[in-house]
Amino acid sequence: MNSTKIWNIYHNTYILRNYVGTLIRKERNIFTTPSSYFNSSERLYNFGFQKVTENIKSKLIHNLFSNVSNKYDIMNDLMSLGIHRIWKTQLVNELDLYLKYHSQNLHEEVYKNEILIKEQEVIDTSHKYDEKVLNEEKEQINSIDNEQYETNEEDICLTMEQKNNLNNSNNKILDLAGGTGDIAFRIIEKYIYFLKIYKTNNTYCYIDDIIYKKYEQYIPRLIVCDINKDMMEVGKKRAIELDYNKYIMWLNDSAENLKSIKTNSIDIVTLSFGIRNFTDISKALKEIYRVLKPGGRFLCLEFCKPTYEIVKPAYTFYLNQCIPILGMIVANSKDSYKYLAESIQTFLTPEELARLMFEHKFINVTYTTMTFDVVAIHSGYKLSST
Ligand SMILES: COc1cc(O)cc(C/C=C(\C)CC/C=C(\C)CC/C=C(\C)CC/C=C(\C)CC/C=C(\C)CC/C=C(\C)CC/C=C(\C)CC/C=C(\C)CC/C=C(\C)CCC=C(C)C)c1O
Ligand SMILES: C[S@@+](CC[C@H](N)C(=O)[O-])C[C@H]1O[C@@H](n2cnc3c(N)ncnc32)[C@H](O)[C@@H]1O
Repeated sequence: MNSTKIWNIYHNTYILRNYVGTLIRKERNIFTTPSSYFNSSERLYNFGFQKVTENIKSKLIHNLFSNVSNKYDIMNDLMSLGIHRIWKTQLVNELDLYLKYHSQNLHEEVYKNEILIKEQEVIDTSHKYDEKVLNEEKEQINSIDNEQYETNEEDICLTMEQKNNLNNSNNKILDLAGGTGDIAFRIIEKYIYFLKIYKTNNTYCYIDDIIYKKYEQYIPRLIVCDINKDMMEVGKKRAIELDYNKYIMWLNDSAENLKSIKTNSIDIVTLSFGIRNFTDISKALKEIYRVLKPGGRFLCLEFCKPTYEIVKPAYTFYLNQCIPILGMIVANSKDSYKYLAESIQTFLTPEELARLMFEHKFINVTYTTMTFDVVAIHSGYKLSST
């Protein structure tokens, strides 16, 4: 058989091969979109390596996270060997100043109203954030002055007006695409830490658990917003176990349309591993900007396109070959993790995301990359009220 004959056979079977090929692809990939869904005039969005319409992308993303919600947390630990925890803690560290300021305000408000707190000098440990340190200090204080620590609950009384003032505190944090609550829990943990150990007249004071209970009701609630109820259900269960649910308002909305959140009402918006999954990033950035108060801050943690030449081949191999298999074994969803790997590789570079934020009116836009540029934390502020 000469080469012309071979070429003719190959050419004549093109439609058949294409059909079979597409069939196989459709069978294997639950996210493959039937061509009938496409309307050529509609804008297409990246869904991993595929292009889909706005409607389809948001449905696929929704189903994907519903499928993996129960295994989401364990998968993150396995895929990153726990490193995602460090990235998230790093994001929340950015809020230290804000949380310290607001916990201090809360103290002053309560203190002003003569709620009795026994002050004790303790060593300056404000830079440490560690449960062990907290416990050591607790013991230290208790051993120095156990009697002084007896508190009279009757002493703690605020007028209704004062209570309202505290409840309407202008401290508002929104964790967008909050999923199973990882960021929210870290923020709460830190806020409690700053509330329990705080500085007054150059001394460090410690609040014991009985008095802390009185503060609890004044701690502003953090808003966790996600488009997916299944992810938030997992989060709620975790929050109840940690006794953090009282600090959280769960909001089932899309970041692209934050209809229940008032304009100029939020101090801080955090967004961790969410923006890559948004259908229309521009719409979401506009909404984030709208809900932020003037002076408010947007913090975004997200993967970067792998760039480091030394680690790129290994990392790309790990993303494309290992992660989908891990997803199949642990979460019974190879496709969800194939999407994760592909979406990381098709997402914006940190420069592109910074520019996009800038184009959406954010000022002082900066970013920091971590772990060989695998992820970046972007930060930007809203300056004016328009
Ligand atoms: C559906 O959408 C989603 C679903 C979800 O469940 C979650 C998310 C959001 C995702 C997360 C919050 C976290 C997801 C985590 C990752 C995608 C992994 C991130 C990657 C790293 C932390 C590794 C960073 C290290 C480098 C870039 C260095 C070079 C690359 C490697 C060392 C990997 C090399 C791997 C191979 C050659 C494959 C064979 C090796 C194995 C199978 C061993 C197991 C390997 C690991 C578990 C990878 C982690 C490796 C390390 C932590 C070693 C780190 C080493 C150094 C830093 C030097 C979502 O959207
Ligand atoms: C990878 S998870 C991140 C969860 C959590 N922030 C974390 O860091 O672990 C992405 C989350 O984004 C949510 N999501 C996707 N599109 C969204 C949208 N348009 N609005 C709000 N949440 C969205 C998903 O439901 C999912 O819970």
